[in-house]
Amino acid sequence: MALPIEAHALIGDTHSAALVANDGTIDWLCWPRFDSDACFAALLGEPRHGFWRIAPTVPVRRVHRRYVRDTLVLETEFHTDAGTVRLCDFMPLREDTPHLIRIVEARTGQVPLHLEFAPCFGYGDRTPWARLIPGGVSTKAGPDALYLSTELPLRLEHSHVLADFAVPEGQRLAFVLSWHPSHLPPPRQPPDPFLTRADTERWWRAWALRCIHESPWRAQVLRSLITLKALTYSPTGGVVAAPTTSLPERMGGVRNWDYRYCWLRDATLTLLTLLDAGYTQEAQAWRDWLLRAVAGEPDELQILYGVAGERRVTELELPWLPGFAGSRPVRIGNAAVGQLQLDVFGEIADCLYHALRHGVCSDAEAWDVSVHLLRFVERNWDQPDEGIWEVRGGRQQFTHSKVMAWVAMDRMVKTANLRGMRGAQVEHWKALRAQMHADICARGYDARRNTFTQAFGSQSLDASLLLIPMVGFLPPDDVRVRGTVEAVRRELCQDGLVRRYHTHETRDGLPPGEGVFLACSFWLADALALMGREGEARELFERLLGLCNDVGLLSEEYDPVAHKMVGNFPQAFSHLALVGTALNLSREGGPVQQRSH
Ligand SMILES: OC[C@H]1O[C@H](O[C@H]2O[C@H](CO)[C@@H](O)[C@H](O)[C@H]2O)[C@H](O)[C@@H](O)[C@@H]1O
Repeated sequence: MALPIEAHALIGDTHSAALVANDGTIDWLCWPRFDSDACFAALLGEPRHGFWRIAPTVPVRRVHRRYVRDTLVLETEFHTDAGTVRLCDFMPLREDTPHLIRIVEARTGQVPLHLEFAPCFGYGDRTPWARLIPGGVSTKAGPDALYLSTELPLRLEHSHVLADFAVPEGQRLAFVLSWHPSHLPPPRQPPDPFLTRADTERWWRAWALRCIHESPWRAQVLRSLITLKALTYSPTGGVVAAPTTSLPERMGGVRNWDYRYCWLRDATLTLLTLLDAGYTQEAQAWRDWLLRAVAGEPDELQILYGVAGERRVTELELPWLPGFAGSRPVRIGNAAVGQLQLDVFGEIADCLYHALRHGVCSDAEAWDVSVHLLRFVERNWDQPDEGIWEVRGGRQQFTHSKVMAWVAMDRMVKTANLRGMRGAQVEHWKALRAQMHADICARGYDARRNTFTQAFGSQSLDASLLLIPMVGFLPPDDVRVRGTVEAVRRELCQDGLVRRYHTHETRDGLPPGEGVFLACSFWLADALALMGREGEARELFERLLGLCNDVGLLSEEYDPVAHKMVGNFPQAFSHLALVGTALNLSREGGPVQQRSH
């Protein structure tokens, strides 16, 4: 069984990513793209589903991990009685071929090590044929091939590649793994893995230098931004929600989803964060991705796409994989693709409006797309939808969806103002905006309990309601907003952290039970800050920072009873929310203040 989620660290090359556990095992790698089949899938199953391990054969007294400062180059140090050995893992920024490099450095003494390289293509379904060749080993199955090159003599046992070795003190040894289509010969290798490491570190440092954020939390913010950059598919600017599929929202449960796609919601929320942190170029690339992806008829708009804008992401179950900690089914693809989620229209309008305000160039195309999408909102805003949480139990009149439909109308009015437009069209949008506002306040608010509710007429609460003041629907000192924040704290918090909703109460089509949702917990800190309750906001924020693992990464959810991370990892939504709250707490005019104006 794989190690806990939090025992993992991320490496990547902005096309794909791998997870490295703190025992020296790579147990997740999809090549050549984030959403390609995994060649190491032991994370969701057993060793036979593919892994690559380099680790001491003597007892390890202590493991210490870190990223090399301001980079995505990982170092894992194993302290043993025989000495200390350091394993350095990274993926060089891609030119043509995907590579993953592991370097073993003997710090002190001479530690006996064992290498086991056992890929299994097709998410652990296709054992490859392995062959020793000069300078390494070649493995192939179907369309995929891997070439592992090293100076170390390797041996083959069935399809497993093995080596027992030790590196003399002060010396180092490199392994370069490359993917290539099986019908082509092994690709050209990086000329010198040690120089490639230096180049990769330089590239990430130069990227990190562009961060203009200054606060007591700069290190955590930068780690989150580097993670968001690593989750960006650089050829197109699309951002994946996470590099994994099916890490469970409840251990042993069925809430297991594939996040290796680009959600309009998650990615549009990235934009303000990137702009605020100084990454205008990335924000521009994302805006362009968005305009390309949503081009076409608005009723054909999807809430998620492949990283290059692909529309087909059919959900399938992989029955041969037992799942992380027995959490079945393992799914690839995502059926949420076919859902109606009205909030997305508000998020797009908000994102384009703020891009314009920040000087990310305005063009006729962005305006035409926005007008087109708004017509759809006008026709459909009163329809039930699946909502921000993508419920699978049927559509409802979710209050948050309606608020975001209002946001779509509001940002169009504001964009029109910025563009100096007047006239009947703008007046019509203003009238509709007022009508929506009145309707939401009448039907989505429970005066008896002084709280907005999850859906019109429902008794349930929902953490998405914390966003009401943040998107500017009502001011933070409005009595209904205060009441809602208090109700969420009272009824949805567990051990001070926020659940999305009560899974036993909401008709989400799934058996109840999941962790607290980390992004929602950051939103509570944002709402408190906006209400002037800085001390409480900071306290909650610091607590949430304490949930990051040893290398600063967060999953989607957290199990406050087992004290374990749950859900896909690392998750963009959680890291976005972390950066947003740091910005809100460190200065006036952070994302929350900006979005609400
Ligand atoms: O809980 C059910 C749904 O869970 C996933 O959706 C969640 O992840 C998305 C990506 O980060 C996020 O945008 C959404 O708000 C979350 O609820 C899953 O992808 C869905 O298929 C599933 O129905």
